[in-house]
Amino acid sequence: MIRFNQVNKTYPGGFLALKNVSFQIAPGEMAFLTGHSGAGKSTLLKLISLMEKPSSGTIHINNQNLDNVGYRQVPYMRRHIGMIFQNHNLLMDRTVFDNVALPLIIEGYSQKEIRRRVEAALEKIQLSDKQKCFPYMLSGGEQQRVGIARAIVNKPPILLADEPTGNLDPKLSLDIIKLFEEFNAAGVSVLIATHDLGLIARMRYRTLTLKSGNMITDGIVDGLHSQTEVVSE
Ligand SMILES: Nc1ncnc2c1ncn2[C@@H]1O[C@H](COP(=O)(O)OP(=O)(O)OP(=O)(O)O)[C@@H](O)[C@H]1O
Repeated sequence: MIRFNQVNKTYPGGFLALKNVSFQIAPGEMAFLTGHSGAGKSTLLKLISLMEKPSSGTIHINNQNLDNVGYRQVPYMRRHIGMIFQNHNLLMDRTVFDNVALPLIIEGYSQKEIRRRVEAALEKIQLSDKQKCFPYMLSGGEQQRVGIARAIVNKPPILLADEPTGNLDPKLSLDIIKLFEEFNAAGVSVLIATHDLGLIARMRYRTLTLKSGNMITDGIVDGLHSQTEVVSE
């Protein structure tokens, strides 16, 4: 589903943000991605969502080598990937309904289908009663859930989240992760980048750890130890 093989990413200016990174996420798997600020977490997610290109190495998404994806195919590939951001990137002058509808409008769905799908997505995040509200009328946790509804409204098989619980208290963070677990139980592959080691330890999912662009461990975080060290090929 997601496969990195010896991927390097150098940004213009020469900064090496990812170094020889290899890993796989299986279809239907849920995993965390962690590491210090600047370790390369967002860069890794941007490579999966085709917002950046690797400098060397290969990336496969759904068995498609991204090297062979021309820029015209990028929007098609992105339809398979839901992306959630820490600051949720909602349009503040549009209602909750319109924000969630956005990906479907871009894809040219009919009005009837848009209403059906948006209502289903809002029900899933338990915000059906707020569909006419503007984002500023919602709490931080509610805004984050709207961002999640927008990411899943076109039912992508892959969900990527970049610090989705960054501004939320522990209880709300757990609610958001539980929502991801529900999507995962329905077969969606989920990769969540986070600094929140407490959350990771509580959840006991596979965790990929980056340090200065190197993938240093890959495994279940269980208290202080027990991750597998990644041995470079
Ligand atoms: N567009 C860019 N041009 C140049 N350097 C960049 C660019 N984007 C990121 N970097 C650098 O690459 C490194 C990795 O950045 P990245 O955003 O992937 O880290 P991160 O682990 O997500 O950090 P944080 O947790 O603080 O968001 C950083 O040193 C950053 O300065």
